Amino acid sequence: MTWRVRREADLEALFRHSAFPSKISIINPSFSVKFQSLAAMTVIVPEPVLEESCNGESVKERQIDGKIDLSGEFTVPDSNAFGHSFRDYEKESERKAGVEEFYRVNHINQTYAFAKRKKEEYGRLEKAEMSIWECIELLNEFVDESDPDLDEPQIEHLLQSAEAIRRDYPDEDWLHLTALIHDLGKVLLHPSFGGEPQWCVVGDTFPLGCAFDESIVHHQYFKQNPDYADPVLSTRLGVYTENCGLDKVTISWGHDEYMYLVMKGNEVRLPPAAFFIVRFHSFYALHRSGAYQYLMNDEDKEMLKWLKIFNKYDLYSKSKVRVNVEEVKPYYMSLINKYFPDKLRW
Ligand SMILES: O[C@H]1[C@H](O)[C@@H](O)[C@H](O)[C@@H](O)[C@H]1O
Ligand SMILES: [Fe+2]
Ligand SMILES: [Fe+2]
Repeated sequence: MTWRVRREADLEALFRHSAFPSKISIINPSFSVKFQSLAAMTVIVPEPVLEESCNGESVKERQIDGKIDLSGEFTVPDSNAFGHSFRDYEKESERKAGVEEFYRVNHINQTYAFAKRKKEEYGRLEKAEMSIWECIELLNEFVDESDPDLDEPQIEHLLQSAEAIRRDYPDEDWLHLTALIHDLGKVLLHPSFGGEPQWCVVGDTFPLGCAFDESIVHHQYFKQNPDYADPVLSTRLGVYTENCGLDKVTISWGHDEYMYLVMKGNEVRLPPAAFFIVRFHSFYALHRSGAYQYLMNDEDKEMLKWLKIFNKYDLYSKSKVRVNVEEVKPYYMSLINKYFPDKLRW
């Protein structure tokens, strides 16, 4: 497998956007001397994707309230590992049909009553007792069926996003760890958790108890959701009040809310922004489309800034480039020990 790069500028961009530049090397080192020293390293060769260019937009929003001054630069790639733009749910691809079927089933079955019931059931944290790393290893076998951009096991995605954010925000260790753990709730798929079906574990999330916003992926399938025609649940505010705060909102059930409950129910020393990121990272209608602002309070608006930063790394670090787990494990273990108890109730 080879990244086909024609111009030196593209190679440069590849280095910049890769979470693991030290693992990239050049098969045919006909580029400038600048890169020749790297030619001795291992060749990473994901599927041919990068043909013409990978000129992406640079991430500039690196200051929050002027508190952090960050160096480094993350370049958003033009295309995902399949050569398509990210989050393109209409584009014909090997993943399209499966992803659409996922959302059809998800949208029909995620109701207000269902999500409240699941939250109640899993919120008791009676399913397992294990460490963060044990949980990470359980995700080795799962591929997310809702994701048009990635078909790698989830452990790869966790490490890819954590390593990418670590490069650009070297001093924010809590953010590296947040990336590492943000999708651990997908452990609900594991047989020891009852092997929940994908439709109630992964995919974008959205509020229940009020109208479904049209910006939600494959919105058309909500027509078959019982809440769609409900006289209260189908209104703009539904069961909520203006600016009540997202904490009061019942969000569709899945890995985000579950991992948030696990963090809340154990002695986790991460900052509030980490909890917010984990809980709402799949809520694209909010953080990408700007919908449902009327449910947010002032604190949510502050936290949203962090979520938007995080999202770039969560989404655009998805690639075929594998991380060497053993190499990075000691660093992440030190963070786990700093912020989490040895064993957690799940
Ligand atoms: O398909 C993906 C995947 O399930 C992610 O974990 C989730 O956070 C995204 O929102 C979703 O679109
Ligand atoms: Fe996720
Ligand atoms: Fe993710």
